[in-house]
Amino acid sequence: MKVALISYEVYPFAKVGGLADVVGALPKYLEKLSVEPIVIMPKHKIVEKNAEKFLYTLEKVKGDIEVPFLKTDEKFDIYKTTIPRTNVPVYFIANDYYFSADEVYEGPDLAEQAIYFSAAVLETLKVLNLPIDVLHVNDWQTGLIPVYLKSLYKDDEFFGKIVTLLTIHNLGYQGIFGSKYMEFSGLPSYLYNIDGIEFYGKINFLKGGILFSDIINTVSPTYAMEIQTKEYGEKLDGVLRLRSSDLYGILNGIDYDEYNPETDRRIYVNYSLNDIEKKYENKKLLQKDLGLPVGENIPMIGMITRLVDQKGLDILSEVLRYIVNYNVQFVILGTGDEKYEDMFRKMEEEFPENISANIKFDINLAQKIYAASDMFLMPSRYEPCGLGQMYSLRYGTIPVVRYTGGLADTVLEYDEKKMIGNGFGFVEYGSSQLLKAVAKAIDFYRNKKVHWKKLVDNAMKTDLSWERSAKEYIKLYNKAMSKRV
Ligand SMILES: Nc1ncnc2c1ncn2[C@@H]1O[C@H](COP(=O)(O)OP(=O)(O)O[C@H]2O[C@H](CO)[C@@H](O)[C@H](O)[C@H]2O)[C@@H](O)[C@H]1O
Repeated sequence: MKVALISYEVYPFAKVGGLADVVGALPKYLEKLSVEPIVIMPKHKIVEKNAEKFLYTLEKVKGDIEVPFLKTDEKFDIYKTTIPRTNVPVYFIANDYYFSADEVYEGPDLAEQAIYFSAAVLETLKVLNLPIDVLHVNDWQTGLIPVYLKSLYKDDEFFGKIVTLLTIHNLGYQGIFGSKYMEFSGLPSYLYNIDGIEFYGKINFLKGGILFSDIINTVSPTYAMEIQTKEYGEKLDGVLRLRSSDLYGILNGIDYDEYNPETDRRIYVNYSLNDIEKKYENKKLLQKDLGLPVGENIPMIGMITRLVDQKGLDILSEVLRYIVNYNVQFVILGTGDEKYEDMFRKMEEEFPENISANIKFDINLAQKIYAASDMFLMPSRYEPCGLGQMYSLRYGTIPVVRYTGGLADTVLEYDEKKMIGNGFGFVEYGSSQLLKAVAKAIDFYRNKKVHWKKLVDNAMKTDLSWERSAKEYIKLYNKAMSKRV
């Protein structure tokens, strides 16, 4: 089975959030299960910069390719490499006008960029003559690909048998742009209506993907249910209910090679369950590096996230000062909305001994925080899957979460009597509920050492491997292929 995974972000070439991790890891595990995956992504500026750091080389395989249908003369080149330590080919769509901004989601026009990329992906398959069974597209940036396939390309023999799977990593980002882009896209005007890609007088790229893909999935079973409700549906719940018989939830895995406390070179001291005391060496070294008071027994709460409303930062801001009153250290790493960046900077000024605000994107520091912290906070308003809680479990760091989406599917409230469970959490979204859950975790850490040890043990033994998820994806690919006419 030949599968092309299409994404705007793929680790290690370009990463903004969890999407990159997923599309970087899944093909590796598909390959082990005898699927033949390829990956296609834009050649963002950062892709060249990362080549040295992650030791890959980019080879130009074809140049000056035109994109039919689109209202543009911009041509693109194709570059190629492989995902490090695999044989998975990665093709890059290169165009200086569209993909030369410093950041992935910057540039002259995000809508045009995504349309251009989508159409260029189909041309790439064709000009390189890559026979594909399944096109696995991800998030809004690629949502128009199934629309192109089922409209402009529907009589093209090359694409005759290709089926599509859309993975929704985050329904909060849909790619909604003005109707003027209909013209640029070259898509037939009959698609601009309520049963097509029109959405309240605009175009919605993700809606296109939802309606035109053969199968759809989101990144956890709970989120797959939630998004069909008004509360979580972001105005697409109706469309999702329409497709509910083709809508699945598959929990992401994590890359056990990249995220392994026994071998991770980005952390200070490697450790495993058998020498867990070395984990606390990581804490002391991080405290020193961040200029916090050094002490093995000071509870450290970590948080690594994009600083956006989704992540529960409004309720956290209401209670952060009460949390630090418990004499804990709170270490945040993140970038995003200015109001949250400022809020954390100010809190750090006010509580320099308790709060370390690291407002930047830093993959190495992220690993150090996963390894050093005792607890990891994710009070998300909604969370399609969430990777942070999974990485922290793997590093023996106890997640404190709001039970929603994938957080509800991966974190189980610790049960003192049965000694099962791997974390703590709360259900109703609110600051007092959050504070209560954090206080409970701190109490266990300080006063119930035997249970804490068991928690760490349970956390590190939680099965979060990609093998399980990759097998589920293969089932979906087969389901999609059974829909071939
Ligand atoms: N400043 C920073 N420096 C270094 N690393 C940083 C960082 N900020 C974030 N990260 C890293 O980015 C990743 C974030 O992944 P998440 O899954 O937690 O959230 P995200 O909302 O981006 O992903 C979306 O897609 C994923 C993938 O499907 C879903 O799990 C999730 O629920 C959905 O919202 C983690 O690897 C984290 O360590």
